[in-house]
Amino acid sequence: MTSNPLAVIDISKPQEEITPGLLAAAVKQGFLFVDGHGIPKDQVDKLFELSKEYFTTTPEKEKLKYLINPDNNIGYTHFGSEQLDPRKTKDFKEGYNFGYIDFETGEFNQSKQDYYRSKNKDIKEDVQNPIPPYFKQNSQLLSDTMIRLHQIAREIMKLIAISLNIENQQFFTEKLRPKEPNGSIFRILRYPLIRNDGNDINSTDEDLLSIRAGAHTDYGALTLLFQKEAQQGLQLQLDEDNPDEWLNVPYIKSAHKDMAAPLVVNFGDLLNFWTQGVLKSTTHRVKFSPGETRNSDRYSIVFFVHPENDARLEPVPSDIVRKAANGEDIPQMTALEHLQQRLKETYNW
Ligand SMILES: O=C(O)CCC(=O)C(=O)O
Ligand SMILES: [Fe+2]
Repeated sequence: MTSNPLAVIDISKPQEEITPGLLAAAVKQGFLFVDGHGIPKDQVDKLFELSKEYFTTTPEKEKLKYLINPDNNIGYTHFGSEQLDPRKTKDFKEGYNFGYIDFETGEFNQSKQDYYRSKNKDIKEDVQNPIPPYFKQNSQLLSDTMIRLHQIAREIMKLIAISLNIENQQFFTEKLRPKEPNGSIFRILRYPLIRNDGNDINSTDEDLLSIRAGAHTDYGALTLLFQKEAQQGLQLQLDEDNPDEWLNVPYIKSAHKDMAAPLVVNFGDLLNFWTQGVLKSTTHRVKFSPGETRNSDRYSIVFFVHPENDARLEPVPSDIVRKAANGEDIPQMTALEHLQQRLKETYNW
């Protein structure tokens, strides 16, 4: 069995039992496994099948019809369209991002007008976010998963509030309401085994060939990820003073019968900023190591959770956070402003 350097927190257990371990993991490693999430193995297996089918059988021309819209982050991302680490090469991966999600009804890729309807915002120019037909046929599975992942994210954030000793246990969750417009993205990703883009293949730099998602931190509040057995590759950089040391995230099984593997959960820049650095936003990447026994592409299913667009990132009423702040206030901004700032940096818009 592979050894596991990360904490496993079972959120189906009593709160008092799990919050100390959760806080320690969030502060020290910024990454942990969440078990007891209640998502059946069968559901996640089906999602991975759907993802594989989409990426490997849809003609490129068809995928490109639904190319990502940089304004809302919804759509298909082609090989080489992202470069998470500006010092390295382009990321050799493809993905599809679902957004404008109503986490109560499960509708996704709504038009801009529909998405903002509940806010009575006057959207003059509508933007359509058409769903590729293959996903439309499987929308129930996708919707059910998005709704459940959002509930799990809220459960985790409530536990974080408790572990930070915030009197109002809903401090974070009341800014994660299911129907309020927000920047959350549900994403399926594929990292092909062989890098076959002529551009970089002639390189002799081992890193250039094997790094599939460059070193980066996530932007949002937290990220929930499913990976598959024997498709390893996710690595963490725990110590910034040792930038060449990377910790492999293993695949582990759930302790609950017939349930999907524990989610890999990590915290993003927004939450790090909001908690004055208390919750760690850890640098990570995807790298295929030379000589490893891998015989297939890597697939991952990722849910990037963002607070409501209008949520003000006001000081967190926790003594732990106050102490870390050392009397300094964070600059006031909304969740949307924070996201836009980070996206600009990645995509050079
Ligand atoms: O696919 C993975 O394992 C990691 C993905 C990731 O870090 C990201 O897309 O931000
Ligand atoms: Fe990431």
